[in-house]
Amino acid sequence: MKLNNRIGVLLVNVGTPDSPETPDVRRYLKEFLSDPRVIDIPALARFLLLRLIILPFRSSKSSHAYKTVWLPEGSPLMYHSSNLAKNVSQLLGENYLVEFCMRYQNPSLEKAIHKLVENGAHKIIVFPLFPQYSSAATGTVFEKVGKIANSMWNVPQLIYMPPFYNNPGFIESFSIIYKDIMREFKPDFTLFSYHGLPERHIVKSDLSDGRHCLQKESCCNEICNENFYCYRAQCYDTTRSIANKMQLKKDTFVTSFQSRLGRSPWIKPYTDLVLPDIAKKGFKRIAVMCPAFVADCLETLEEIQIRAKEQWLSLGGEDLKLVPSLNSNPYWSEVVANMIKQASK
Ligand SMILES: C=CC1=C(C)c2cc3[nH]c(cc4nc(cc5[nH]c(cc1n2)c(C)c5CCC(=O)O)C(CCC(=O)O)=C4C)c(C)c3C=C
Ligand SMILES: [Fe+2]
Ligand SMILES: [Fe+2]
Repeated sequence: MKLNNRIGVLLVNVGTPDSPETPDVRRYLKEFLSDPRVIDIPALARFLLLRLIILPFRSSKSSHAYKTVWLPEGSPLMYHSSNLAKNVSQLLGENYLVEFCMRYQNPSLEKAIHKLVENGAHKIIVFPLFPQYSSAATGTVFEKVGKIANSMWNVPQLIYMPPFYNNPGFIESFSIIYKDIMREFKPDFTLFSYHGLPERHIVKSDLSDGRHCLQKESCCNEICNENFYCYRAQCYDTTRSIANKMQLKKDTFVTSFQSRLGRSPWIKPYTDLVLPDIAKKGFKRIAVMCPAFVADCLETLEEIQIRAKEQWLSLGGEDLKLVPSLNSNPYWSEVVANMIKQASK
């Protein structure tokens, strides 16, 4: 009898609401922000913050934002990520079983793992679609997969993909898309805007007991032993690699961080505070690339393409263009398929 030994692949993104309507957005935010790796404060404080402040106020505000970017096919994050999964599945062929799922809401991570196992995958490659490591994104996916596996009698072999912030194929993919923008849009400045994180998270990731990260101006200038898990240092590394590849001139690009939530300090500089500085220097046509996201989503389409653009125009800028994310770009799909093949050897 021939053994069924197909390799399972779990492509995981953060999560998105089932619809842009307030009750669905509220359910999504509730699950997302109840995660102690996302809001890392004592459980009672998190519960109260969520129930009394965040959910009542943010659900309808975010619902409105989602409605401005929602596609006929659904959430942009879902649409692009599932198209990527289809491409990757085709490229990998029949020896692999590919499932796409979300850490929060649907398609459920738990159901995806069970589906892979039921279809005969004894080895599963867990691939969080986050280029840079953070406990709030990568860490929580690994934790959830571990919990699901722990509850199984027959535990499949699990292979966790590492962050790919400096993977040459990832860098090349963004460069290819950026080159297309350059040709038509001709930016005079490029902003690399990443999802933010509370500064506290960065300090907790410091491997030198708080002596390195955010202790000096240059802490994120290179990857070293102390900042191996530092999300901010990995973001700066991604910027350097893409800027290098694109031969961007020294003073024509900068890194910043968007999507702040709450009042505690988040990693700096903040995107909305950097834009006025760039405008003051006389730049007019700005391209914004968001390499913390491999798929366009609320944070790129609404926060950058709509809101940052409005801000830029009000600052006297001529135009702002969002560099589309990798989505299901054919080159990027091949890069992902090759990373998976490499990991399954
Ligand atoms: C790059 C990976 C991400 C990290 C790290 C991350 C951390 C993080 N996020 C929040 C709060 C929110 N994020 C929201 C949306 C959102 N976040 C990511 C990715 C990361 N988040 C993505 C891809 C998206 C888009 C989802 C979509 O449906 O398009 C939201 C919801 C939207 C809103 O109300 O603004 C919140 C809230 C925190 C607090 C955090 C780390 C502490
Ligand atoms: Fe987020
Ligand atoms: Fe750092």
